[in-house]
Formats: sequence, structure tokens, C-alpha cells
Amino acid sequence: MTIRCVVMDIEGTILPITFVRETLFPYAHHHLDRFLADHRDDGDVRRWLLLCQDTVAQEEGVRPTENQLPDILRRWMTQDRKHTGLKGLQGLIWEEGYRNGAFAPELYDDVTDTLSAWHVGGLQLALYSSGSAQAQHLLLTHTTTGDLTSLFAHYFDTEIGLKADAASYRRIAEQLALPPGTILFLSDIEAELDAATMAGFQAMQIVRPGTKAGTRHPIAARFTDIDLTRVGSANTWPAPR
Ligand SMILES: CSCCC(=O)C(=O)COP(=O)(O)O
Ligand SMILES: [Mg+2]
Repeated sequence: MTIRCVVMDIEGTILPITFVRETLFPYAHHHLDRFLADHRDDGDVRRWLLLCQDTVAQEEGVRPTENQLPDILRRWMTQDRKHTGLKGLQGLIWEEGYRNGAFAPELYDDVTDTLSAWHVGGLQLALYSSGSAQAQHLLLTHTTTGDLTSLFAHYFDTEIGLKADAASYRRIAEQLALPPGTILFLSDIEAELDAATMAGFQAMQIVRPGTKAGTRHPIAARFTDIDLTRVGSANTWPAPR
């Protein structure tokens, strides 16, 4: 089946995991208190704080005060919890960092040209990350190879569901208004690829240095190794190793 859209993960797929874990996450952790002091009353900040408070109230039976929230948020960050409210707040904190030039994401060197070629060839491109859609857009805006947002039509985050849940991919296909079999999902994580294929997507594991190659999905080491015309043909995938 012809691929019409490529949906891709971010960390470990288009850029090194270390950029997220060693640059973005520590920045949000470090600047949380000051950010909340400065922006507590901003509309988006209020929305995400309320969502975090709701979750704690549901899980623990007691609604935390706003003063108790920063410690809870820091605990969630340490746990790498993929909570929509936390992810929303992190994205807003990173916005300042991008604006100040505190960091710039460097994509793997095979990514930008491949994305441009796919875009020129008429493919729709989309990101799917646990990071908020706003954070995804920011990241693409500030890459060391320039602003890549014009290449992307869609940004999916945890508001559509968790990445290891097949229902999330069914909702993505609905939003894209495409048959699932015409959508290729790229990720380094097998559990995410499993969920995507359960929803009928084509899926390929991107195996970057340090990624453990799985056995359940076709693999590619670089975007330049992906031949979209062969995706889904049973006799060619997985690639021999
Ligand atoms: C927009 S980059 C930040 C990504 C992020 O916050 C994150 O938690 C990545 O998680 P994922 O489940 O998409 O690997
Ligand atoms: Mg990943």
C-alpha cells in the first residue's frame, strides 16, 4: 500500500535521547520554581497546573495546594512521568530556553534532507511525542539545521493518548483521515511500534547507536535507509542482519 503520511517519534528517532534527557529535562527541573513564580497566573500555566492537581486529587484522595505542586512535579520529572499537565508545563519552560539560546536541537545528520525530500514528494509529515505539541513545534523551529516547521502538518501528543496504546494510533488515523495502512510510524521503542501495528499502521524501528534492535519490526539505522516503496512488503522486511 502506498505510504501517504509518516508519523515519527522524536527522542532516539530524529535526535539523540541525550538532548531530551540531559538538556531539556534538567532545564525544566532547574527553572520550575522561578517559572511558576513569574507565570503562575498565565492561562496556559493555570490550565496545566489544574490538570496536575486533578490527577493528584484522584490518585491520593487529597487535592494538593499550589505550594505543594512544585515538589510533586519534580518527582514526576524524576520518574519521567508522561502526564499531559507536566508535559505542557515543561514545554512552556523550554520556550524561554529556546528564546534565550540556552540550547538548540541537533537532529541526526540523515534527517533534515530526508524529511525535505519526503515533503517535496507529497508525503504528509507528523510528529508524535509525549512532549506537548507546543514543545514539539518549538523544537522543530530551533533546530541547528533551521526552522523545519513548514515540513510538518501535524503534532500529536498525550492529549491523543499514550504512545504504547493502540487506541492512540486509531485516533491519529482518524484525525489524519487516512487508512491506517497508509501511515508509517517510526520510533526507537518496540512497544510503541507494537501499538501502532495493532492499529493497522506500518511501522519501522529506527535503531540509532545505543538502541537495542528488536525482532518484531523492520529496522533502519538511518532515515536514508528507508525505502517507502518497499514498506509493508513481507519478503523484504525485516532487513537481514
Ligand atoms: C518535544 S521534545 C520532549 C519530549 C518529551 O518531553 C518526552 O517526554 C519524550 O517522551 P517520548 O515518550 O515521546 O519518548
Ligand atoms: Mg523515542
